[in-house]
Parts: sequence; structure tokens; C-alpha cells
Amino acid sequence: MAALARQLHARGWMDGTAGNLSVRLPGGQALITASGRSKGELTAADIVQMHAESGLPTRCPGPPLSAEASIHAALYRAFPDCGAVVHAHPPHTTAVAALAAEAGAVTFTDFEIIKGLGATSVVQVPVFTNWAEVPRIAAEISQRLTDRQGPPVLLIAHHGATAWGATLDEARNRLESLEALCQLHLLTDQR
Ligand SMILES: CSC[C@@H](O)[C@@H](O)C(=O)COP(=O)(O)O
Ligand SMILES: [Zn+2]
Repeated sequence: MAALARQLHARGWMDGTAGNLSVRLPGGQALITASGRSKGELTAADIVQMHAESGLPTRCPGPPLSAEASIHAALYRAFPDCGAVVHAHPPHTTAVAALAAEAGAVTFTDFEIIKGLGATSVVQVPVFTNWAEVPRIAAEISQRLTDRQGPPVLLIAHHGATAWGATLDEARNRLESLEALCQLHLLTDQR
């Protein structure tokens, strides 16, 4: 987790403590990054255990869980095969998430990198409102992401993106595909 966070921080996708990662463990628990830590220099002390599907800490007192633990938990509940979640603020993705705030979804077509999101030629990515109360974002994700056919990524308006997969590497690959797609979307002026 620390190695991936360091990579994404170096790319400018997790500036100023932004971003969070988690991995599901056997037995219903998960490891998640603690809140407010630089993602460029995480150590074991910055990783906390939580109940995967509730997002509640397994040990109190302890370091505070990521402020977005409820979003990770919503994804673990919705997708039993989800083994890892990565949230970041990649610049092109965040710009597209701002432009699509009103629409509530953004549709990408034709670019080959769409296949990185498991689609063939068209993919519609949901955009959620960036409510100050994160559990409200999580509740909307739980309500809306009931379709297992959707892409394994979501946008949060004016905020960033969350990707998930069976492993951290798969979640990272999907986040990279989304950022590449958003960059192409903007370069070709498809707002
Ligand atoms: C740098 S502020 C960003 C936070 O508000 C949040 O969006 C974020 O990505 C990191 O939150 P965190 O609680 O450290 O996991
Ligand atoms: Zn964030």
C-alpha cells in the first residue's frame, strides 16, 4: 500500500495528503490508510484495520481511519469480489468530474483505453456530488451502484475518483486508464 501511495503521490495524484487506499483481508476486515497522512511517506503506523463492510475501526483508540472509509466500505458491500480500493485526485479526472457535476455521469466513447475499464467502445462513469458529509456520498454510491455491469470506477464532482478491483494492482490499472481517458476527453474537447 505504501509503495503504491508513493507512486501516485509522485505523479501528483495524491498531493497534500489527498487520496486513500484499502485492501480487504480474509475474515471480513480491511486495511486502510489513516486520515491526513502524506501519501508520499506512509509507514506501517499509517495503516489502520477496519471492518471491511461497515468502515468502522477494529481497534479503538487508534489512528483515525481515512475520512472516506465509508466509501470504501460501500464498495466492499456492493462488490463481494472487490479486494482493493484506491481513491486519488488525478488532475484530468478531477477536471472532468467538475465539468460533469451537473450531468451526474460522463460517457466516454471509442478510445482504445476504454478497454482498461472493461468496456468495448462506450462506457458511462457515474459522477457523485461531493457532499461535505462523506457518509452521504457513500449512501448514494450504495443506492446507485447496484448494476454489476457498470465500470469499476466512479467520479466525485470537483474532487477526484475512486477505482476498485480484485487487487491493488488491478484498481491502480483502472485508475490509470480513467485518467488517460479523461485526458483524451479534454484534449479532444468532448465536454
Ligand atoms: C487534502 S484534503 C483531501 C481529503 O479531504 C480527502 O478527499 C482525501 O482524499 C484524503 O482524505 P483522508 O482522510 O486522508 O483519507
Ligand atoms: Zn479525496
